Amino acid sequence: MYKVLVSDPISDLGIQQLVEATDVIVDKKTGLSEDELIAIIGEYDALLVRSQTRVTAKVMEAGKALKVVGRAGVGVDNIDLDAATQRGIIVINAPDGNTITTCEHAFAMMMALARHIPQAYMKTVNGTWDRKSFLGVELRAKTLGVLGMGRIGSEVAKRAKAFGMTIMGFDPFLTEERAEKLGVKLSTVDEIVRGADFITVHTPLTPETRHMIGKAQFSVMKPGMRIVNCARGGVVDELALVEAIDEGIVAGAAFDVFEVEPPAADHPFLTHPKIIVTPHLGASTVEAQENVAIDVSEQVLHILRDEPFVNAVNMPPIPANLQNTLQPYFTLGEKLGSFIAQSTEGGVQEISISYSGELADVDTQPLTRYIVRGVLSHHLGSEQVNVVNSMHLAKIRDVNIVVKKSLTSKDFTNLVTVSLRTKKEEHVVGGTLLTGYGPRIVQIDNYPVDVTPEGNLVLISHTDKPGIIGRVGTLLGSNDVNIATMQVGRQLEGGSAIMVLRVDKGAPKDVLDQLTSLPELKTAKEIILN
Ligand SMILES: NC(=O)c1ccc[n+]([C@@H]2O[C@H](COP(=O)([O-])OP(=O)(O)OC[C@H]3O[C@@H](n4cnc5c(N)ncnc54)[C@H](O)[C@@H]3O)[C@@H](O)[C@H]2O)c1
Ligand SMILES: O=C(O)[C@H](O)COP(=O)(O)O
Repeated sequence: MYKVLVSDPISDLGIQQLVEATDVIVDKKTGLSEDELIAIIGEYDALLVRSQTRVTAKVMEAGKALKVVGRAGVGVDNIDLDAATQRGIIVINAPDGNTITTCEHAFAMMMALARHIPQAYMKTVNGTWDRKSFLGVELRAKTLGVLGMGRIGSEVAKRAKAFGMTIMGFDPFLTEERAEKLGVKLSTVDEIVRGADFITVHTPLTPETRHMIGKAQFSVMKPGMRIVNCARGGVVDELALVEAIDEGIVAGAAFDVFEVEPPAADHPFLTHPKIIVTPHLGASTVEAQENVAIDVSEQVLHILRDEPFVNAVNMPPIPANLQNTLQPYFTLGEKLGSFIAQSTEGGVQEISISYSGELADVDTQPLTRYIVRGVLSHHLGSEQVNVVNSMHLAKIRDVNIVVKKSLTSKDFTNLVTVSLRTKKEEHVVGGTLLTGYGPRIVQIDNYPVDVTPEGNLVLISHTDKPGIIGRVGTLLGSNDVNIATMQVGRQLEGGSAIMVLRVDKGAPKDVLDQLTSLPELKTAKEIILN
């Protein structure tokens, strides 16, 4: 049974598939302090959070069984990603589920700002019928600057067009073509801050975006401009903003997010008449909360069940167009890694991977992680190593990873070879996917073979002499080890050769020792590929 802890308020409907899964137990415990979380996290395989729970390095350390932290939302600033990566804990988010909701909130804030709705409401409900103080402005024919044209920024731009606004956009990844398609004028940050009547920010908070709108930017803005932040506190310098409003440069601001949340009681935004605020409500709709909870629950289930998953934040994403190409190679890659680790003696120094054929043309980094996982699992234990931390574990152990690519592959459409150099020796294994047959090991050192990489194998190196196959068969048979399949590879008649046997159950150590004492037989190793 997998145990999942939900530690923030997450939609019940959204996590229904987790609750109903027969192999999962879900506990809901919200509002825990760090110490309270540390005290209980050890019994859980997965943790589901929004932005309140701080998933610190200490929490991860206490989460001995933790495989995945699922964020029902976009931002993962409350999760220590480095600590997760080092511990092999997968962090996933739900990047798409709250896009429209947050875009609509940004728009609601912009309109509330333009028409003083919160201030007018307060006055009206407090008994004052004041129609003079709240003269607003139209959005029509105004210029909107969008900083960050990702999912939310792009949706905001689309809606702004319907309001008759001119849109200027900046994003390091925004191309001329995409800007044109969205009806956005591709601009620099400087052009936007000088030219916009409204600015809305939709970037993550990074060292680069921290205070990207600060004193210097406010000083060149159009007097009377307005600014909205429904992204992350800190993208706009809060104190510089208050100054810019008080100096008459900025006419008003609408903020859903703060540099520190919740803000201190004396935060200047909370009493400023020209600043309207909401308590980080951007993603808070029924629809978005269901969407993100469904998305994250689905992926958490996949991860717990060791199935392919998407939206990992602490490992490079696999582009959608490569999923189908790479996915079938992951199992093969891991098995090749495991095979070579089990067949090569000594401390690992270098893993050299070569991709030949069509595979050489795609980003094979995810596959490399699986291969390295296969190698390291043999030495460090499969519980310790996964695709999130395999490269990190190799690095901190000074294992050199070399990747080579060649677009040509002589005998196969694709060939993956993994060579392992240890202090003692070096061996190579090569594999491919045969259409209609599945994964195959097709090369062991310099010998061509055809072996299905699964089950219990015995790898024997010997001299190619008549009678050797019979002697191996007899010896195994007399020790009650049944041979299911056998492959022999040699280069020259009478020269060095290898034998790969699939046996129904493992060959005990004393049987392997007896094999190596046979004349002409050099080594015999058991290789288990589950
Ligand atoms: N208020 C809320 O409740 C709420 C809800 C959802 C998302 N968010 C936040 O909104 C932000 C945007 O979310 P998204 O889903 O659109 O993310 P996204 O990743 O799709 O878009 C972010 C964009 O910012 C761009 N960017 C990065 N650095 C930049 C820079 N220096 N200048 C300009 N652009 C830059 C990126 O290239 C990317 O395209 C995130 O910070 C997210 O956490 C807030
Ligand atoms: O990053 C996000 O998805 C938003 O900031 C929403 O955060 P929340 O789930 O805590 O509302």
